[in-house]
Amino acid sequence: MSNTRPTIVIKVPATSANIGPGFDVVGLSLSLYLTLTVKFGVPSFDRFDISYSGEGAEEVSLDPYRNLLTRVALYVLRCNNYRSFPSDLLSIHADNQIPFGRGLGSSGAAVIAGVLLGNALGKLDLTTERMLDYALMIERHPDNVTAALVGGFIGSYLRELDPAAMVASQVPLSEVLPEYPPDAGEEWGLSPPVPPLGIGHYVRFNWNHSIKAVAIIPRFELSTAKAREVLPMQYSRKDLVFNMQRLAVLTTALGQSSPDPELVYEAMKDRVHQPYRKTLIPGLPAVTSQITPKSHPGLLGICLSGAGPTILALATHNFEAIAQSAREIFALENIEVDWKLLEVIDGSEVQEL
Ligand SMILES: Nc1ncnc2c1ncn2[C@@H]1O[C@H](COP(=O)(O)OP(=O)(O)OP(=O)(O)O)[C@@H](O)[C@H]1O
Ligand SMILES: N[C@@H](CCO)C(=O)O
Repeated sequence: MSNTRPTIVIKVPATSANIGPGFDVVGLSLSLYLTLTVKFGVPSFDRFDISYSGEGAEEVSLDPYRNLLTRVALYVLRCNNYRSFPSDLLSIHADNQIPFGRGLGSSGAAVIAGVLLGNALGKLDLTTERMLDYALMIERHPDNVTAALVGGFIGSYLRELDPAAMVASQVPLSEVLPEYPPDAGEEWGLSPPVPPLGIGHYVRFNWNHSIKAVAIIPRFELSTAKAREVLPMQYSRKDLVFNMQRLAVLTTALGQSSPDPELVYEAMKDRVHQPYRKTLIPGLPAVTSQITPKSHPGLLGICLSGAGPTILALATHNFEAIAQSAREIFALENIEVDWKLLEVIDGSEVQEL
């Protein structure tokens, strides 16, 4: 009989953040997955293998000290008194359906997969809340990571921390996730900053499962960092009230038994991020204003997914016609798109085989 640990499978969904007015606040988990298969063997000091299939397989680093997934897992392990990865770790295979840099939460999924991996490798038994603290030390807005971890239609906020905890939660990312291990024979430097307790808090809203998500995915990447750089530091009271009014309505409207297209369409409008991001996503204003419940019965609302460039249309039917019209509008800007019909699904799963 072998003493090898059982294989672990970690499955984390894609997410769409903001849903119009809920910038950095709301997220939806969607039926595309990042799946890790983690195998163990006889302990050795050789490096374990990392392999990828699917989205991003050609561009991602397979060095455990550069790859986002394994750097996050190592951060969690090091905060919990492990020096490095366990010596019986043989291989990690990542099969990824979530396109990079398109507004479907690829980095949030990678961060959550890394936290779940660190938790499993170290047999740490972290609670969901504590895992969220670790994720929020890395991805510092809660919308994608919370929805990816717990699943569904989620609203979240970051607690106001006391001054000491605030300092700990704001250390530069390079200190949380250093890229290189120390040279052979040297000790690791300072211990990594352990997350303060209870950074993120969330609630799950009702979701009417007759509503599906049409993701219209332009064939170009836009990094979240770049899409955040174009946002202003300050907003007018008028624009904030515009968004808060809509968000308050939207969080209930999408859970009603017969969602009202007129109500939802208006409630998915935004003045905090989309107007500024249109410079990076030609076609965005035309898609969100020309595809309406009147022109496309079945449509409820339409917005930018996360930081873009993907467009998220929520609808109960007529999915293909909605996607086709968006494709034609983007074609006028010489942008090609793919589209997928997605469901709102449960959060992350960890299984031992
Ligand atoms: N499975 C993964 N493994 C390793 N690195 C990943 C993985 N998924 C994403 N990344 C890293 O995250 C980057 C994309 O992150 P970014 O925040 O810019 O976009 P996004 O998360 O796809 O979009 P959004 O946050 O708007 O939903 C990739 O270029 C890659 O460096
Ligand atoms: N709320 C974030 C989501 C992207 O990760 C943004 O719009 O920048």
